[in-house]
Amino acid sequence: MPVLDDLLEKIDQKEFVRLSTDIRTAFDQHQLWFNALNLALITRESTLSEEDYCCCSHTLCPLGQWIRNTLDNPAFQHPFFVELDEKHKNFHRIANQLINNLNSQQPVDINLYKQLIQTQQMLSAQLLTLFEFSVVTNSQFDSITGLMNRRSVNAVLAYEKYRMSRNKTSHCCIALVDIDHFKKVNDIYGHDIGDHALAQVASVLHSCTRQSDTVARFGGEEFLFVLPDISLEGAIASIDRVRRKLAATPLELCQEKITITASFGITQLCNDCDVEHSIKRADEALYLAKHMGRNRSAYIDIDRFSAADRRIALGEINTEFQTMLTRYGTLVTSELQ
Ligand SMILES: Nc1nc2c(ncn2[C@@H]2O[C@H](COP(=O)(O)OP(=O)(O)OP(=O)(O)O)[C@@H](O)[C@H]2O)c(=O)[nH]1
Repeated sequence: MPVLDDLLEKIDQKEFVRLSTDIRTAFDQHQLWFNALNLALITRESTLSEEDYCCCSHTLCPLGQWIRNTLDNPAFQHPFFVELDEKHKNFHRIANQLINNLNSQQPVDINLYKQLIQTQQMLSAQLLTLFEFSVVTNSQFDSITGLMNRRSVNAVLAYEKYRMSRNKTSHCCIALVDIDHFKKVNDIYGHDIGDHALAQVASVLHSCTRQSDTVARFGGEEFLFVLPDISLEGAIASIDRVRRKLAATPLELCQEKITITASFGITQLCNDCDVEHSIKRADEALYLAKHMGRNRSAYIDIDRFSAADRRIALGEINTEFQTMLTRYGTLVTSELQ
């Protein structure tokens, strides 16, 4: 859907969450009006009820109202919706001419009727495209934070892994993020406010990303950064900037300003292990960051392991990775505050 892809770039993904339900409801009512009109034209009797007459113009029809409300939102001032608005106006203009003919006992103008059917078909096709787009979009993004969800970020990771396998010089780092003591936020303010906090944290994390980076909601209070074409050193510096920014940005919850921090585990994606193992390594690094006091980043540099231990770190040998990390403490350096 290339027409709509540029729409997605401009619009906050959360805007799409409501869209699919709204389109359905508005279009159902428009469709009922179209059916009633067809029946009246076929039977040559004005079977239109008073309720039907509530839909008899662009401004009264719920679909017209929905299109105008959508266009009022600056985010949706896009040629796609302007075109939809024009089509819908045209539909009701033609429909009203046919009703006038019917009411004045004139024969149905077949050409006009064909135009009505065509306009209705074009409207349906355009709305179906929008509906599909919004359903697909909703399934790719998390409704609380507006960030990509786990399924979508898995696709990003698979793509990065594929890119690395095609071009041995390209690389990619990942960072797993877990909010510190988030249970307390829920306990103090309740789950709904906890959701607001998640959304605000997500917004801070998102504001720190480069265009080529991705940050996704990975689980409950966990997020995942995917940082293509950056060295591990670069990723450590970049993620530590994110950590500092979050700690320095007070969030507004219930008219109170609170500070939320997070811990970060960083590692590389690598060609000789699958994505799952890299995530596991990021999780181990995150565990270290938590263990060392939270609000810090830790990393595991896979390139610094010996060949034998690299096989353990890559998950090829089922040995307790944590034990090995303790042994190799110097290879797993934590960035202190
Ligand atoms: N409001 C809200 N809370 C969530 C959501 N998903 C997970 N949580 C909460 O996140 C909290 C995670 O708590 P814990 O795993 O104990 O960790 P923590 O309190 O963050 O402590 P540390 O991670 O050890 O620093 C739990 O209270 C979950 O209920 C969500 O979608 N919304």
